[in-house]
Amino acid sequence: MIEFRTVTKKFPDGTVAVDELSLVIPARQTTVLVGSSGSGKTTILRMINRMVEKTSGEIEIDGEDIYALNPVKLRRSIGYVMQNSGLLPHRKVIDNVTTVPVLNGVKKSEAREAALTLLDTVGLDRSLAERYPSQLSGGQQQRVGVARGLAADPNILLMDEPFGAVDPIVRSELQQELIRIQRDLGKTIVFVTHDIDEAFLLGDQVVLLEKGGRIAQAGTPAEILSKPANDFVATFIGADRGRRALRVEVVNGRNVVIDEDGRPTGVLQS
Ligand SMILES: Nc1ncnc2c1ncn2[C@@H]1O[C@H](COP(=O)(O)OP(=O)(O)OP(=O)(O)O)[C@@H](O)[C@H]1O
Repeated sequence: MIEFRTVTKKFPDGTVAVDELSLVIPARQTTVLVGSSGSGKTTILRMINRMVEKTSGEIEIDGEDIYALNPVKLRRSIGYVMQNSGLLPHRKVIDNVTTVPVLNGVKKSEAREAALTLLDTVGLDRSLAERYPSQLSGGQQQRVGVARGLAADPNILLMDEPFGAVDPIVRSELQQELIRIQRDLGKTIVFVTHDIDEAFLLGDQVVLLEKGGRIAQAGTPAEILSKPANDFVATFIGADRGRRALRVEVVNGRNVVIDEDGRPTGVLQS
């Protein structure tokens, strides 16, 4: 479990990116931070592994103050996946994946074997291991990024818009892959996106943020959909424009679900 208690981040130029955030991120679930540009999502994410230092407040992981831990060890114990994969261009795929475990003291041969298994996990052919990142498609690079994030077998995986730069079809594949991986591995995932559909698809908990990292609403997708906390949330999820307003029509004695455009999309089972 990760807990923020009245955490503020003020940058040296005076920008208050996060203003007294209190948030509990449960273990072994996916929490999605969603909000428009500049709402503080990345800053919140990076405070968890101390890539960004908090200004005040407390951040704990499993009850332990992260400022009592060695920052380098902390960072290496938490997986991090970013947009555009962040792979080192001059190192082969396999070496990108093994970097952190090797830094952590794992023998190179063992790290390589584990990395090949991780390529399987993220749905990449092992033959790609000897390529350089530029010799991969954008989607493949993101998969390597996920493998690298998982390489040190971290309990926590931070993902910052990891699928933001790929086309919609590949994005959908990567989302499904992440759902499958999470079902198998049960990591504590903190995922940043500005796409509410992605948030509802992936999140056990969805945290909708306004400027200054202020929580507009936090809850399960079902809770947010059924009861948007305010106009901001209703607008963000599109409820004010009639989006997600499904209705039921009885046809031949069955309850047929009709979407917002009037198209039948399925049949209710109960
Ligand atoms: N190093 C910095 N110095 C000053 N201000 C910063 C710095 N980094 C971020 N900010 C500001 O803090 C606020 C929050 O930024 P942050 O990157 O966390 O937002 P975000 O929600 O992740 O946005 P995006 O979706 O565009 O990535 C913004 O106003 C941003 O301009």
